[in-house]
Amino acid sequence: MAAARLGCIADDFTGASDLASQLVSAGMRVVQTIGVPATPLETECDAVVVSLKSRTVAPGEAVRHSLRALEWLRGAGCERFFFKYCSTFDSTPDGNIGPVADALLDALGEDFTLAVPSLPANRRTVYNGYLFAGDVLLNESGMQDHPLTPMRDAFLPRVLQPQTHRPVGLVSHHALAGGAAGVRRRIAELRAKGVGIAVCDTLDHRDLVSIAEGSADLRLLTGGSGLGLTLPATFAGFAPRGDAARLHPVGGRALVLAGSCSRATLAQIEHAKARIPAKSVDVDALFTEFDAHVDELVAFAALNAGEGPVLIHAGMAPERLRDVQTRYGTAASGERVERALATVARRLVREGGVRRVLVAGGETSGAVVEVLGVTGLRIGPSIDPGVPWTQSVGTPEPLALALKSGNFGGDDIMTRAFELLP
Ligand SMILES: Nc1ncnc2c1ncn2[C@@H]1O[C@H](COP(=O)(O)OP(=O)(O)OP(=O)(O)O)[C@@H](O)[C@H]1O
Ligand SMILES: O=C(O)[C@@H](O)C(=O)CO
Repeated sequence: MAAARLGCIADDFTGASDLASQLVSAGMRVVQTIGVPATPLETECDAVVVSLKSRTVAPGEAVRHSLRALEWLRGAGCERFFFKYCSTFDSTPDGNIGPVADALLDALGEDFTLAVPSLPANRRTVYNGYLFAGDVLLNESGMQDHPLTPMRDAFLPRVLQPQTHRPVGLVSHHALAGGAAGVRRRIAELRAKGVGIAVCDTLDHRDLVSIAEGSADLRLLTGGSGLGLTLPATFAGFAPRGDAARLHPVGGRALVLAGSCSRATLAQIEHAKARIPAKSVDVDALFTEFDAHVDELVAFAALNAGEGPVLIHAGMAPERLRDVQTRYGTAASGERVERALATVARRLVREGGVRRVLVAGGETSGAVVEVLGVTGLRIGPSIDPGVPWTQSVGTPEPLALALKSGNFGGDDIMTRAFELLP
């Protein structure tokens, strides 16, 4: 049986490949699994990222899946663990960040962890406990209108406290000014006061180095993918590998499925619509004649298939989205859109020669990879920070897949991504 050293549990699929991509950039060989594998780890690697779809399910279910993932990772020989959630701290007052962190700490017999959502490369930073996305506070960034986890408060200790039974504290930039030693001192202080989870300020990559070094004796860390760049160097004897991102080429037709309503994805849809064949999902039709509408989307993609990608998109601006959600319900409309996009993917891969797929949105990506029967992903080169090309494991033929977090990527990613493939 193969073994790994770092075991990661990600609460959505795009977040998992984001983290995997950062670990690969830091020279780790990484395997990403879809769900908790039924068999032991088969490939020799440095880190495993188990992708769950646990961000928006009921807290009890998220805890159950996360604990199963932990058990499997311990069986794979992992010594340290990382719980990956969104760099915009996507959660509700019930969870699932707090409940999962609590359960993992309990299962490991540990009493303290850090919450480090920051990802400076994508301008997610934390100052005095307040999370910024770009130049603005989280609650002014568009995330206040997120369809499933609207984020209306940027002060993370206050967001996290109702989700956990452990007292929440802060490792502020004052502690970080002292580098790794400052982080260690602050952790000792907070532990002595009975704090169980501390949110960390982070302004830049240097802070991520200090946090990783200063917390190297913690068995569990939690946060965004930023730490993925600095964690590997804290493993004794670790030597970065130059060939960590190598993939075999995959030929075939190209498809973009956009199920995210995030600002970056909406801008990317506009950019792509002007350049490639594109069709929007009609949510009303999904409630009146689901199968017929899916047939229509599949026929459009098949008819317009050529050298470049075809785009099928559901994402819409907040006012229109609110209207849809009022009429059909948030969960029901989200589920229908996910099912429609996943069915389009399955049919076009089976019948339409599609082999290269970019999916926008974490929940959407989860639905798509499940329906395609993907059991794992090999992580390849990065398209934009946090968005790697990957190659599927478990499908009848290998597929090139890019699972893009809603707010990641440049405006042109839906076309440029395919130019990067051999
Ligand atoms: N037009 C629409 N009407 C109703 N729901 C929609 C519509 N378009 C998208 N959705 C739903 O919104 C949700 C978007 O979540 P998803 O995780 O895919 O994107 P995201 O949150 O922007 O991405 P990430 O989690 O990577 O940040 C999905 O459940 C999707 O089905
Ligand atoms: O951390 C992020 O922003 C992403 O990896 C993500 O999880 C979005 O779903």
